[in-house]
Amino acid sequence: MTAYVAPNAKRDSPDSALRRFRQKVVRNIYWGATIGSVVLAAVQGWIGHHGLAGLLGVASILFIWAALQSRHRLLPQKYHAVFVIVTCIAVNYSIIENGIKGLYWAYPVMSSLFFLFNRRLTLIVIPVVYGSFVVSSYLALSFTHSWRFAVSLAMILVLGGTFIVLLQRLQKSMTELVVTDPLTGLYNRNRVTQTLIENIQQKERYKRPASLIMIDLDHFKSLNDEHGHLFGDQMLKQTAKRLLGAIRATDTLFRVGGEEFLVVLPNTSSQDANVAAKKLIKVIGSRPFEGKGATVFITASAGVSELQPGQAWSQWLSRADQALFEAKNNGRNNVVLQSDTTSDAGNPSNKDD
Ligand SMILES: Nc1nc2c(ncn2[C@@H]2O[C@H](COP(=O)(O)OP(=O)(O)OP(=O)(O)O)[C@@H](O)[C@H]2O)c(=O)[nH]1
Repeated sequence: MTAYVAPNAKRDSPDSALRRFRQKVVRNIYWGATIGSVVLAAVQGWIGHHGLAGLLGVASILFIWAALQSRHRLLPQKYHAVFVIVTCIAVNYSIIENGIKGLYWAYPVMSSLFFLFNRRLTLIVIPVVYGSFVVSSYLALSFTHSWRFAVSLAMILVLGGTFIVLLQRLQKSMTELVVTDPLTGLYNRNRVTQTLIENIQQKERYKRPASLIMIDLDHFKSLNDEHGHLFGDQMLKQTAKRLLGAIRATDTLFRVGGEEFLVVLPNTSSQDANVAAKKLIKVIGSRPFEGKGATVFITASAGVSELQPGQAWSQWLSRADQALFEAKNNGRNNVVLQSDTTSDAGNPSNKDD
């Protein structure tokens, strides 16, 4: 049995890593926009375009605010809408005022749009902004310049869009890899925190119970020692299959350690989870496992805990771990239901087998 050392929730969830990545990209876009708009405001003021200089000055203050805010959180999309409106007006104004020189600013503005919005909004915002730039260039420049601008900007959009779609696919498959156990194909420990937090939120909002079952195969070390590690791997795969076949579609099964599995049961009281745990223990222990060269019987122990009001995910998990520890101490091949009155284990490391 592995002791559950509560991982750092910040590092633990791939979703939060992705969020931090987006937050950093957005922050850098705003710092880049700040530098660009401050320099341009100075230049426009110098050459006497005071209207544009003033607009850029106001924009730089907004961008600094957004960049500072993005240090702590991912700004809501409505703030980015302000960025789009301000930069769009500034670029269109610049094209009309400065002619061909104004076109240069269209490229960085268009490129940044890929990172600020969700897919649906991006598909709306980009054509609108692109259309406005093309119309301005058509009004301010000769056709020979404006069609070249329209085509080159469209090429940037196609290349940028392709890059973003591929990056999202890569992100998705990397996330899958990070949260998947390669041996059994089950979710691994990296996905546990997110699922527990979701269940806690469900309980707080809808007052629905939720329970955990922590399962650990008994004497797995001896099995490995006797039949070899590859045989042990086969047993783990078969165990995962049996457990998956015995849980509800709404339950989630994780492999959280070497021979340790966790089931998260939404909408399930401790009594019902206790019944489910007994069934799972039976599903493992009642039939022999057939591996290469040997047929063996394997038993398992389980600890059950129901989520208590105000409980943190790590405490909830620790209680299931504690119950499992008791099941092991009771002689294995049994289920222990963590009673609500037992004090929370503040330090999970004392429950290592
Ligand atoms: N085959 C295989 N074995 C693993 C894997 N991960 C961990 N193990 C083994 O699982 C065994 C766990 O041993 P222990 O923690 O002592 O637990 P146990 O022998 O099951 O004893 P109890 O849990 O107290 O019943 C160790 O021998 C590990 O090497 C794996 O991916 N494949």
